Amino acid sequence: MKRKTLFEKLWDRHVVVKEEGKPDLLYIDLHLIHEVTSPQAFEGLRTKGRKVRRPDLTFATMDHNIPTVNPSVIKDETAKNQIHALERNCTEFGIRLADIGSEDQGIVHVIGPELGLTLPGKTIVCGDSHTSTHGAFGALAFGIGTSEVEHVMASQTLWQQKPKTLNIRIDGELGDGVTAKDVILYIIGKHGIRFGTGYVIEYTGSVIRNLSMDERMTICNMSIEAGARAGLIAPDETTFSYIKGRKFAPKGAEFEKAAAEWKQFASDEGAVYDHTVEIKGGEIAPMVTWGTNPGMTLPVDGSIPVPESFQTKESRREAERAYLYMGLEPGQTIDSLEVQHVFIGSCTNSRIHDLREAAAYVSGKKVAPSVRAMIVPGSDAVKRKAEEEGLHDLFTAAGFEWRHSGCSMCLSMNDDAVPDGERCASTSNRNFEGRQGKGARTHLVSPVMAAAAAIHGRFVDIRKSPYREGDRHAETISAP
Ligand SMILES: CC(C)[C@H](C(=O)O)[C@@H](O)C(=O)O
Ligand code: SF4
Repeated sequence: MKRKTLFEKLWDRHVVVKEEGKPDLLYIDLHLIHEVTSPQAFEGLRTKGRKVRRPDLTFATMDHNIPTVNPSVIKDETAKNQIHALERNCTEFGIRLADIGSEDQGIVHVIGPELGLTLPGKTIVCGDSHTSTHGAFGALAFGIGTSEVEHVMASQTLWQQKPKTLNIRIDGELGDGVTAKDVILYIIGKHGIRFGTGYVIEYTGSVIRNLSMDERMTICNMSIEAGARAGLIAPDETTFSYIKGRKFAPKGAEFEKAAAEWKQFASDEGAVYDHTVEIKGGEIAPMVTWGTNPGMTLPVDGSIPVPESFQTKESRREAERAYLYMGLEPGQTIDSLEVQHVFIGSCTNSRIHDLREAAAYVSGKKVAPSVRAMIVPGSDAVKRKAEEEGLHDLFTAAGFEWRHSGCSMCLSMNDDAVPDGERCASTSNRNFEGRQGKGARTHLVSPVMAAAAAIHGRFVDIRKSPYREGDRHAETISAP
């Protein structure tokens, strides 16, 4: 029998129609919805007199627009319209909604896994590019456009061109202070933002196997920033113990049966990928992006590249534009850069593991007076858990703002933005021009690097600034 990769197994299980020279029609097991990309799709159904075919396989939340100081006071008109439209649409079409104030509310890519909706072996789509996050569970998960959202609502299927497979194997061990975020920034920095185009990436190797689910999600989340269609990690015991007991996950004997099946999804020994790259964990340092795409990345002890170091005319032009936008001089060291804002949040890094990592550094310290720093938990459940552990007290005592969950400053579609020309250390996934506000200068980092920037008012090499008390790290690895 042909040896198959994880991707091939998932794909083959979901093909409904296959015709030579055409995309395949895939069955979709879970459709996640948020307020920004769903209104037109619902409108389309309404005008054609159609229903949502499987409301039971559809789940909605509010995240992009919601204010994080007081979620029920929405000032912006567009935000208000989108939020109210989602409420009306979910009622009309019979879809479950984690509304403002609901204990299940949060960023769509944080709540799916947390509620046990995201499970190994599923096909998962959402009108959102960071749907790749869910691939950390061994689910085939990718973002779709608004017209595709309507297609999935109406038919529970989707036409898809079959992507190629890319294996990124990360062996060895990560150094102290190096996190999952640094791994993915390093990959994109080394191979570029178009590297994954046309591929689904499977992350393998000992580094990946040793990561918690929260960390694996950080890596799969940013697969799209490497240009890939999706990211995948084979499900294992770490995956199963994360899922066990979650709200919508199978229970009791059903769970055991499901887990036995999930185990079979791992790539077969000797299965062939279209392309493979190998990375050693030990090469990776804490990373900081310096430019205006996630590939413009440096180790924290690096300095802004000089124009002559770029190989092509185009990359040199891009760099020159980035120096201007980011207010940087070639040769300047990363640790000389002062930040005015620190944002710890987004679907990349707003889960409990991330907050614990940041808290371990912040404990007993104070945010620099020149910095405005905020923590935005990825979901109401993460917020409750952090409060139960006293992390909010620790953060607020240090001078951080403690917010309600939402996308927040990741994309400034709400009240949270970085002012023109100011610099922000951000744990999010995109550093494009204007992403965090008009003229805002974003540097992508890990939660602990962001925490250190908040305390020092500039980027510091956390390897030289020890932060972990006792076995705190060990404890974070095992908890859900
Ligand atoms: C608003 C939404 C369509 C968008 C996406 O698709 O990713 C957003 O979540 C983002 O991160 O830019
Ligand atoms: S947190 Fe940021 S990246 Fe994630 S879904 Fe929201 S806006 Fe998109």
